[in-house]
Amino acid sequence: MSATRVDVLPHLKTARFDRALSYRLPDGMRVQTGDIVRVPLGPRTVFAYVVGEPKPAADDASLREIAERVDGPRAFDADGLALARWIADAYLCSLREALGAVVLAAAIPRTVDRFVPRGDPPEIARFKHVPERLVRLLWNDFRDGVGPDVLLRHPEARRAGDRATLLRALDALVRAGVLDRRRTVAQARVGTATVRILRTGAAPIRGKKAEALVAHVAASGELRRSDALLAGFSDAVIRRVVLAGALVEEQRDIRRERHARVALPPYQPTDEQREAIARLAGAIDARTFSQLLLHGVTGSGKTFVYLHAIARVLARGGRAIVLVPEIALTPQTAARFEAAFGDRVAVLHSALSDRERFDAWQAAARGEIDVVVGARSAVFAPLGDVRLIVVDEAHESSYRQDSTPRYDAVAVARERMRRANGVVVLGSATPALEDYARAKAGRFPLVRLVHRATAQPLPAVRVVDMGAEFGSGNRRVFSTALAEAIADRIARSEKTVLFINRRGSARFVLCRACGEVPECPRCSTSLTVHRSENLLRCHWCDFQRAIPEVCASCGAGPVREFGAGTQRVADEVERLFPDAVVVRMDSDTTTRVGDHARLLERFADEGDVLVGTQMVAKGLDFPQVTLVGAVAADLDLHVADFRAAERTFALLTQVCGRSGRARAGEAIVQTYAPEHPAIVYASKHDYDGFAAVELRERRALHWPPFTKLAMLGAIGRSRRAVETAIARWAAPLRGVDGFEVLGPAPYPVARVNDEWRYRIAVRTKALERLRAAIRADVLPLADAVEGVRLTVTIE
Ligand SMILES: Nc1ncnc2c1ncn2[C@@H]1O[C@H](COP(=O)(O)OP(=O)(O)OP(=O)(O)O)[C@@H](O)[C@H]1O
Ligand SMILES: [Zn+2]
Repeated sequence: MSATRVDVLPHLKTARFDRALSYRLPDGMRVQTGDIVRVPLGPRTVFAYVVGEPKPAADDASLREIAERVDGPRAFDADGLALARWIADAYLCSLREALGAVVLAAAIPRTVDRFVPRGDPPEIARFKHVPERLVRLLWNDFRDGVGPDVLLRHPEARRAGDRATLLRALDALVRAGVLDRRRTVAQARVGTATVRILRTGAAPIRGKKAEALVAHVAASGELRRSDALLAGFSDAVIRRVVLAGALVEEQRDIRRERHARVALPPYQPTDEQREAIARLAGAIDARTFSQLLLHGVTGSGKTFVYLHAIARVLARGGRAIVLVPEIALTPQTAARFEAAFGDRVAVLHSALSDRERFDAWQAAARGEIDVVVGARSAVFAPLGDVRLIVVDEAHESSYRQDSTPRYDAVAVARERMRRANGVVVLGSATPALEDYARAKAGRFPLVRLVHRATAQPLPAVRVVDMGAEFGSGNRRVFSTALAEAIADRIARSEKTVLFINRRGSARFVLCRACGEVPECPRCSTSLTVHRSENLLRCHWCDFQRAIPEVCASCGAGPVREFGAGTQRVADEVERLFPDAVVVRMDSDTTTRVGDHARLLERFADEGDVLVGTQMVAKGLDFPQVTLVGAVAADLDLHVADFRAAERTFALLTQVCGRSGRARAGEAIVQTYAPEHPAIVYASKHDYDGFAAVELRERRALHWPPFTKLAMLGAIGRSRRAVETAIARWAAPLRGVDGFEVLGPAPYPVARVNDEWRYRIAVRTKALERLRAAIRADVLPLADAVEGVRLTVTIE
């Protein structure tokens, strides 16, 4: 007798259970990789992913049968599974955790309970612990049944008792046979890809926001609801206007024409762009794996090069993925791809609901989409025949996920194209030094755009020594030079961008009498001042309290504020230039979807000065900006991280690059470290110069790219337990030939949210051997420790 065997991975909460199990496929059932099934496991039935195609096998009486195949689209395809396996291997996590990155939450079915009353309400006296309110609620309001979520949140139920009481009562009713508990599988539905469209309606509407929304929709004929959100209109406003009938909302299937026209921007490529486009075309046509580093200065028109490369892939019948650091931050970039590829592109931005995202995902799997643009996770988009992955701003740290699975989307892109014989393009004005060093060493081609695409040169940069400024009596946020330059721009109706990589108004307060600095009770860090809310806030856990009038420790007063943040800078501009329109953009002013776009639009329309954190450093392309000021350029230069200088250089280069894109502009960099290479070379737009100095230093100090690096972290509530654990986990790696263990040491912020954090770094030239050692000797130790988590980060 022969049977058909299927390997499945049970979908259990305990990540430690990570073995694929074999089951027998019942006659007549068909499954494929990525399908979701239910299988018996011990006494239970659980969900499981199919992780391999069915294969014939000798009959084995011990094989249990798959109970059912859950209807719905597969959660992943063979490519997705292969990438997950690669991630599990490369980043030392379980396959189940790796699949967590590949599979959309909406694809995972759940069982849901439904409580359905039977017949008439029971005699309440029969039950000791069943509140009468609950019985009344069930039998009056929920005759057709209710899920526990809805029921437990119902105000009437909450009045009847707390969660535990209610659950116990429900149990009692079920046991007595008066209430049915029906368990059903809530599965992911196959949806046609739909969008919600807004059109203008007949009814009039009043109100500034509502009128603006109607005008916005009218201007474009019709508008996707998600685009309206992205444009800064709130959900509430949209709903109100639709309800009033001033707009009509309808759901529409996206019928995609696979061969819809491609509309590239009308301008001619520059000579450099033409050369770059030809290099990419050659790589694409070769149909073998390759990667290219596109190093183009700010404003050199990298996007235009990407568009041409994608058009070529589409013309040859292939597909492409574009990764961007964060869609909300780059509305301009996403819009350029939509303008070029129309319905053939799906932009997976944060304004989509889970449902819409899932629909787009499925449309991609059905072959109805040719280009996916999105953040990190778009690298897993289930598109067939992907021949090109573009990574825009490839040096950005947001491509690395900092929760499990701790993967690097750039590395995943590389692996995906290696498997598919495709091309990876890493675009940046400030390439990651690792990539640059490898390209320089001839490992892959380096394509350069050294001029801006428009006629303007890169802006002249002035470095202002704030130490000298302070010495000569100016203790203000702005140097004389910067204050004068801002005044000059305001007078000429040109625009200024001011960058400071801290939010809030002051970095901390200090008591002049006793030197006390208020700290977060849950984290080992000082509290940041937010004057406009009159609060001290922790930027790690969001703890907050009022700003003290007098020192809490010695009672003297008043306390003094030190250091500046975005809010302080904006206040200072308003103080100096009361008539200027100041727009502040940081994570405090952009808590909702669409806030970015709204603030940027305001700045473009009527703003004089845009003040912001690193959010304003990237991608912005505003012709009227002719001055950029980096208010405190060295703020992050001295943090304990070997990439600190590289990051500062990159941020300064990017932010200065916002200036003078359409007419002559300049940048002013304020710093206490005017001699530091990161600042000197950024002010000269000299990437190669910086890279040479920094790489020499990295080589001398044995940092990447000259070694490989793994970080092991221990996190838990008890400091003693964390210290003991990290020492124990470091032990098997210490003294091993070829591994250099640094630490253990506390993280720069040693305690966050009441948890202590210690780490070691391991440097090696033999990463594969280090992975094997961690897997064999450290992970099992970590499994045995309660109350301390291990995190593994492979650089
Ligand atoms: N060949 C061209 N002719 C005219 N304008 C162009 C050309 N190529 C690009 N541009 C324009 O130049 C500007 C800068 O292009 P883009 O934003 O793509 O630059 P970038 O290299 O991505 O810059 P950054 O790194 O600063 O984001 C855009 O406004 C774009 O429309
Ligand atoms: Zn805190």
